[in-house]
Amino acid sequence: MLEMNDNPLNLNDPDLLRMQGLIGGAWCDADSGETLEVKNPATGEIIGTTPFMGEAETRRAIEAASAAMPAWAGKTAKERANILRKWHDLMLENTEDLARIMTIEMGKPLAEARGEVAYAASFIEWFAEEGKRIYGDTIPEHQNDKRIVVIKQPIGVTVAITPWNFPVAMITRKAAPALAAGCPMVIKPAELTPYSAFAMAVIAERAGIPAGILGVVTGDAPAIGQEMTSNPIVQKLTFTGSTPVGKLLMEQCAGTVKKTSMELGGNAPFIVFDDANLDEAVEAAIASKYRNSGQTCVCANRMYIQSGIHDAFIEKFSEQVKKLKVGNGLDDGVMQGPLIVEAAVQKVERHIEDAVAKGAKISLGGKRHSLGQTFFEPTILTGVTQEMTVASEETFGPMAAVFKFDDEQEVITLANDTEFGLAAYLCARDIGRIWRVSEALEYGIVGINTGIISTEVAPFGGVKQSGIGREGSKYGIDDYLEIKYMCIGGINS
Ligand SMILES: NC(=O)C1=CN([C@@H]2O[C@H](COP(=O)(O)OP(=O)(O)OC[C@H]3O[C@@H](n4cnc5c(N)ncnc54)[C@H](OP(=O)(O)O)[C@@H]3O)[C@@H](O)[C@H]2O)C=CC1
Ligand SMILES: O=C(O)CCCC(=O)O
Repeated sequence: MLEMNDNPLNLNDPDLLRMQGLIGGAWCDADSGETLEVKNPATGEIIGTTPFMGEAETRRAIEAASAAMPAWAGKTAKERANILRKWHDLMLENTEDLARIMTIEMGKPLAEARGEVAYAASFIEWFAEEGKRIYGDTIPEHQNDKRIVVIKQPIGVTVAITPWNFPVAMITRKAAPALAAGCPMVIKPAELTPYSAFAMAVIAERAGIPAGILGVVTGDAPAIGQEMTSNPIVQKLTFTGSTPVGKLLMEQCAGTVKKTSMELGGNAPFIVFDDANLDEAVEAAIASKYRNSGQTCVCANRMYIQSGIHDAFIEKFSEQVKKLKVGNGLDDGVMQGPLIVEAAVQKVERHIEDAVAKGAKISLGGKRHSLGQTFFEPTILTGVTQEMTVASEETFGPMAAVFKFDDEQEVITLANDTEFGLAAYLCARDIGRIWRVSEALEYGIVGINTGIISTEVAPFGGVKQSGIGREGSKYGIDDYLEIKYMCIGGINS
């Protein structure tokens, strides 16, 4: 147990660590007083608790959001942008504390956590500006005594359910466009990472985001989800997480016909062709596979390496992977933190066991790290084939599954042989091949000669069962707007 003093996480600003939800501008416990423990995945220590809220608290947060909305939506886009800009600036000023909270509750190395704070803040800056560019249309009339005008209006009260793997960025990627468009949002963060969400809400309050416009509830996920998806006040649900939960929420939203955005699981292929630049391909593969210890929905899950470059790639890739330092994310130089919970480690072990039983070889790693139950050695498996579980299921851990292939059409078929379609990657130098393969891949995002595709300026999202909608970019605000067409008659009278 962490020592419970006034500043258990050693923050510069201890007030950023809250253990209560935010409803209508009031910090509160669950009605029942019940709580859930929150643990540091690196040490197993209990950091503190988070309220075990349910339907009633969620309903109150939604009603408070609805009451607060007219004044917020009634501001000009520039007035909202000025407040959002302050939120962005305060986030950056508090980078060290936000990063520390994130590392302690989620495990990612501090350097990655700092990077996430900057990435998360970039969505606020971007959408604060995009809010000023919510343009409508005039349409040439179909009758000469009429005029047609199209305006865009905030969709209404929105709700977000977010995951633990990006505890800050998944909040801003949703809340920033909503707030910029004039909509309030009630957020349910993952029970494993509530403190990042609470800290973001503290900073939002300081920036002047009015009471009720941003609510945070934690606790009984199915009960909170049930209220969010059935409450008729809510007009839109945005979710990032697993595909089964996304499907369930979509079903629940059908009852009141809510608009939904879904950012769900992936099964990213990472293809290296013979003509790729080897060093560039290895660097891209490490970035894509081992970022966040493999716990992102855009992490390479299947690495298809063409036969001519296969052995050279494995040699260089292994040399680099060996250098990844595993440890507590708070320690200097650590590049691979723990996985979020022991069950995540067990999933990696299951994938390895299954693959090895079917003929794959462990080239590197392959077992738990001596540091503890949540740490896993960065691993490379070779000789992986489509029959193995890892070909169809996201590992969500630091294990690279390497397949060998011979020709372009074969690898396109293999890469598309999945119900998922979020991110895909390819490394090649032949420009014709780059275009052909990129166009043929059934994915929402294609990284070419790079393993890092995330930025606020580009549309993030998937096709097939990886989801619906796009986040970030000029498209990311559309989901928080409704289109109204006004037909004005009597022009000539
Ligand atoms: N697309 C992505 O970025 C992510 C994908 N995943 C994938 O999902 C797997 C499982 O991860 P996990 O964290 O369990 O993902 P989940 O989909 O279970 O969790 C994501 C969010 O959904 C909430 N949730 C869970 N069940 C319900 C429900 N019935 N109603 C409403 N909300 C609900 C969770 O709440 P609570 O935490 O309180 O249970 C959390 O806030 C991972 O191994 C990975 O494959 C996971 C995270 C992110
Ligand atoms: O869903 C995820 O895993 C978060 C996306 C990570 C990113 O934005 O790069």
